[in-house]
Amino acid sequence: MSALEVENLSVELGGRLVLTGVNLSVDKGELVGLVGPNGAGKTTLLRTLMGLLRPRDGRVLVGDQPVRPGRAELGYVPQRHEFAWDFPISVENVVMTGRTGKLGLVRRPGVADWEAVAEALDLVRMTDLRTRPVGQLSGGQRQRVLVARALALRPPVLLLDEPFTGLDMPTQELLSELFLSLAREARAVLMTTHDLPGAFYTCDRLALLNRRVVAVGAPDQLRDEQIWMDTFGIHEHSPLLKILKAT
Ligand SMILES: Nc1ncnc2c1ncn2[C@@H]1O[C@H](COP(=O)(O)OP(=O)(O)OP(=O)(O)O)[C@@H](O)[C@H]1O
Repeated sequence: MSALEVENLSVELGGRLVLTGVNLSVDKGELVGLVGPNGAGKTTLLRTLMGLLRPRDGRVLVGDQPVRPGRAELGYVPQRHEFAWDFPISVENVVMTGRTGKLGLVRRPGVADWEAVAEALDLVRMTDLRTRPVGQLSGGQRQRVLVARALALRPPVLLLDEPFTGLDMPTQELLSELFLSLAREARAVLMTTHDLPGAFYTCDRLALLNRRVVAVGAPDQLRDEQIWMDTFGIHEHSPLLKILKAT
């Protein structure tokens, strides 16, 4: 049994079929990269996995159970621009919403909650900035807050939407090493990214999406240039193909 199982999923948005017949599984222990051109349906897939969108057909199983919105087993890191950064709230209180919000409880956080928040902040190296209002953070620091928020409930499945966009190299490295080590601690991690060389280098498997799953496999099994040319609409002399070959 996979930690996350997507079966024959189709999703319609605004009367258009955005995803069709998507099958994908992510096992405990692996980091899977979801790649594809703009508009391929990557974010739509993650939002459907979270139970935020209702599929037209097919189903999503998390640990053998159908997905429901707000399931504690799923940690979600949305794209940075989707979060209301102007809200006057500190770093540690945003991370705490990853616990209290998910549990749907109106209650004062307890010792175990603060311990989990401290652990999550430590994992993303944000302990020193824990009392800082989130509106005062840089893009890379904001990204780390969103990751910590998703980790606060220690979910077995982690979904990440373009976590590397706009990050400098050290922050990218910090996060990609963190995602890999979280996967190795028996979590299932699915991450969308436009950093194809990075995905080739870091991910255990890649799923190439373009409304449907075009190809899926270990990076070494996806060296067929034609797949990339067809899916991204690039030509045979594209620098991207050279980079992928060299990775
Ligand atoms: N609310 C919506 N109503 C109608 N169509 C939508 C809606 N949201 C997204 N779409 C369409 O669904 C398709 C998939 O969008 P999605 O954001 O999932 O793609 P993506 O692969 O994440 O793209 P990108 O790499 O640009 O972030 C696009 O054609 C988009 O225009």
